[in-house]
Amino acid sequence: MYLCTTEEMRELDRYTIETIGIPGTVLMERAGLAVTQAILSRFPLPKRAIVLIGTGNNGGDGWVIARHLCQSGWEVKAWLLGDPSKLPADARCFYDAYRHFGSVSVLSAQGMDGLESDLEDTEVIVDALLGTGAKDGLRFPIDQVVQKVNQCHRAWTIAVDLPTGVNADTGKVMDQAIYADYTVTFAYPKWAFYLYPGADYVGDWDVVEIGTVLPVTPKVQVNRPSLWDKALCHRSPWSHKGRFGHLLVIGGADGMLGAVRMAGAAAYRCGTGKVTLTVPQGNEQSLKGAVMQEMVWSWSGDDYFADESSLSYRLRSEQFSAVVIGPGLGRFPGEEKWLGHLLEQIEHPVILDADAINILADHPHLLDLKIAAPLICTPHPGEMARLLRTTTQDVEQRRNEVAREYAMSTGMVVVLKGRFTIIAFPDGRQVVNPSGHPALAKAGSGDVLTGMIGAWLAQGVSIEEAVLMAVYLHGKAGEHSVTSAEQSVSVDEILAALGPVIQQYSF
Ligand SMILES: NC(=O)C1=CN([C@@H]2O[C@H](COP(=O)(O)OP(=O)(O)OC[C@H]3O[C@@H](n4cnc5c(N)ncnc54)[C@H](O)[C@@H]3O)[C@@H](O)[C@H]2O)[C@H](O)CC1
Ligand SMILES: [K+]
Repeated sequence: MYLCTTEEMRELDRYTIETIGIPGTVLMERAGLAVTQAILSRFPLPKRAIVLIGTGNNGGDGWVIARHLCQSGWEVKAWLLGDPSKLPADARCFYDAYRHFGSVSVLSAQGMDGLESDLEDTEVIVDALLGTGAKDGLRFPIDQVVQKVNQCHRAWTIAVDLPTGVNADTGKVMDQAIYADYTVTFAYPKWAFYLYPGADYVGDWDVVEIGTVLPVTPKVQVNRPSLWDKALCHRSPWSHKGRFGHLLVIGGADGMLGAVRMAGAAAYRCGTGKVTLTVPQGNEQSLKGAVMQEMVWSWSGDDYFADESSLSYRLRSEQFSAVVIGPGLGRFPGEEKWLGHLLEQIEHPVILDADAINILADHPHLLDLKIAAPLICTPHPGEMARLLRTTTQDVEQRRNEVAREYAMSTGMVVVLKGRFTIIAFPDGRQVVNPSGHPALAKAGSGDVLTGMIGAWLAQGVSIEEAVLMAVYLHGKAGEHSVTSAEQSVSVDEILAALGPVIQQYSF
């Protein structure tokens, strides 16, 4: 499923109507009918409904809905916020059609009193005020009406295409916005459905096809199993551990050994043949006692001598197929040269996580080194803010933009974690991940994700598929590990959920 910007939606309308030749009124009738069907499937018996109608084509959908509800025996009050003489042609067509079925109240002429009493009495509110054509802050009287609608807690509110007051491209709210119980959006979901705070205003939502034709392929998709080849997780009866790669996890500074353990445990649950955890000299004994499957190495603080205790020596002598740098790594003197030295040597895909990202943030020219390995970084919003030398709030307000810009400027695949994790590729494409649960918002959850990505990279899965599969299944593991929306769980439970979730979405 693609995700479209308002510009792409306008291009979609224009292309469908002007090039393909499907009249706008056909699209509008289909759009309005789809919303009506969503209402009737929820309320099989006629109810009282208010249809709030704006002066654009979103309002045009509203006239179609008002007419169909009338034909279905509903008691409908159509309220137009604007001048009927100024309606665009397609909306005008359905305004005229509706008036064979019901009367129209025009807010500007009658003030708020009539509308307020209608709102108090209604059972269903249809928000056909503003859709993808909304600009800037809400203008009077729409701002007042939005406020009144949000005070009608008894009524069930459905938004047409997008809740009024939500910016479709940024998810930002223009002063205020309608809290919809349900949204029916046309052709493709909008960014607002996956960005803060817009995602909180759309309620449950569905996308309906109304016959529009895409002129060009959008650059944003919504993550889902069909984007990766599940056969990649299949295990032949003749398999042996060498077939499933060898992941090296580098991290585990004092007091943070659990981070590499969680990454290693996740990697094994995702099918990696071998996992080696590498920690600073002195930490290996306690780690060896804590793990069973993983091999444990240590490296000396000064890693420039190619003797057997150095990481460089081991990187050259062992056949790793992917490397994770960062879980519990900590900060240390000489970190910049240490990381640069590693990046110049490793040829297999490298995932930079946690403090490896923070080292990169303090030494961005490390990316100017001759790095053979494809890089993936998995920042949470705070780490993304450090990479960009901005604030976490700024990152959260522009998640899709910052992830895309950083991926394109650095050539890295960027996994910007959070609700609706965004995966951005160096070619400008993005994928929004719909799975997840607040239970994942805890220390260790990121280590599990980085181990999952490393696992499938180590097994030879392409970077794109490994990242999309890991992010989606990590989110699903969070969902599967809880039984209620408010419940929190331990990382152990998230790890335990990996097996069933992978099973469910693989063969
Ligand atoms: N995507 C499709 O295939 C179809 C979409 N349809 C619907 O069309 C709207 C988009 O219609 P558009 O006329 O471009 O914009 P809106 O109706 O959302 O709003 C424009 C309208 O509102 C006024 N306005 C703009 N900003 C504000 C503001 N901040 N405060 C108050 N008023 C504002 C502006 O002056 C215009 O009059 C899309 O969402 C779908 O619902 C088609 O119906 C079918 C095909
Ligand atoms: K709307």
